Amino acid sequence: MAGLLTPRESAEFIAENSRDVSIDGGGVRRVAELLLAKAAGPELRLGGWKALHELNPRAADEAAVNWVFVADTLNFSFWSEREERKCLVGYRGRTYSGYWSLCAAINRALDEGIPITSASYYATVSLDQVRHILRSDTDVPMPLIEERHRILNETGKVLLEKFEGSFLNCVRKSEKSAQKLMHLVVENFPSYRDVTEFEGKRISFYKRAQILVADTWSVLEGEGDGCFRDISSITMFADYRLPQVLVHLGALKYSEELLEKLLKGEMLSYGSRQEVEIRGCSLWCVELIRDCLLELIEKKGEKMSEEINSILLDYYLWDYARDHRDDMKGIPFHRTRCIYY
Ligand SMILES: Nc1nc2c(c(CN[C@H]3C=C[C@H](O)[C@@H]3O)cn2[C@@H]2O[C@H](COP(=O)(O)O)[C@@H](O)[C@H]2O)c(=O)[nH]1
Repeated sequence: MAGLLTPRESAEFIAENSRDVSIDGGGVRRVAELLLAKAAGPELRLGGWKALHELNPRAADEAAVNWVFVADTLNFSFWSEREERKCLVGYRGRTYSGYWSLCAAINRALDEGIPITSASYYATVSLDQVRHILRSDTDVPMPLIEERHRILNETGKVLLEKFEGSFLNCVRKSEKSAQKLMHLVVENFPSYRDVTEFEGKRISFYKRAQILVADTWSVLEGEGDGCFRDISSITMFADYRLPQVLVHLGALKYSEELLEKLLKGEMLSYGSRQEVEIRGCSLWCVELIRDCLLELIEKKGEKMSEEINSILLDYYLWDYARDHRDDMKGIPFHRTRCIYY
């Protein structure tokens, strides 16, 4: 698209022109130091995607790739109006919320013999069937069920028409380029077009397209079709959890006015100035943390078994946010209801 900045270019431009969100250099360094202590551990490694998350596929086959595709096609907007009333899904003895409630619902459907990861099924699945598949154990349904139904039909039809019904064919068309795969996804699947404007420029975050590439790399264990030579060009994924954890860790700061607004639970619309500043500064903040961490590793002379990139930092920080929910109670996440993150 003419004049469209890449996510990384967008983030740098936003950070340079942001009014209500700023990056704290000292906080960036402190987070890099926190991550340095983990650099050699299991969390900051590609294998963590399977080892740390029981709902993710164990396999690295075509079915697993198609599982990732349907999960990331629906990977958006799980936050509930009130923390104590939210969608929950029980699966194999455990109860899941947020993003994990989606994964649990997908696996529950597969166990029930519903082929939810097959394009030939979800291209024509009905709204009632989607309501059943994504049903909550509480009286609070998963948000945006109608949009999820529409997106499943739209995405399934495109996958059947252009990629013989399997996302692995789309991956193979990328010829092991993460950037090419990301662009194939946003060109062919409209619900992934996470683009907007800021200060007169056309900017992109491509949050779900980037996490789809990352999760494809992870499920294929960075091998074979998933051995992307430019995987480190993928940035963090601008969702609503990473900003919250970056503020909690002191790497990101909100203006008094914005903080007050978020504490009141006011919604920010998709593409509004403050929402774009939160997403863009978060993305740029993780890029700076990565640069600082790589410098610290260099200084320490530590040999890394695999390259640390923004994907692994993002996964770590997202898991950290999950594990420190209570510590982060005082820090609001921003409330935008949309299909992009
Ligand atoms: N930045 C970033 N955002 C991520 C993810 C994930 C899960 N992905 C990987 C992580 C572990 C698995 O291995 C998955 O591969 C979900 N989200 C976003 O968070 C929000 C849901 O949050 P909560 O309401 O708390 O469940 C929603 O916008 C969702 O889109 C990630 O990793 N990074």
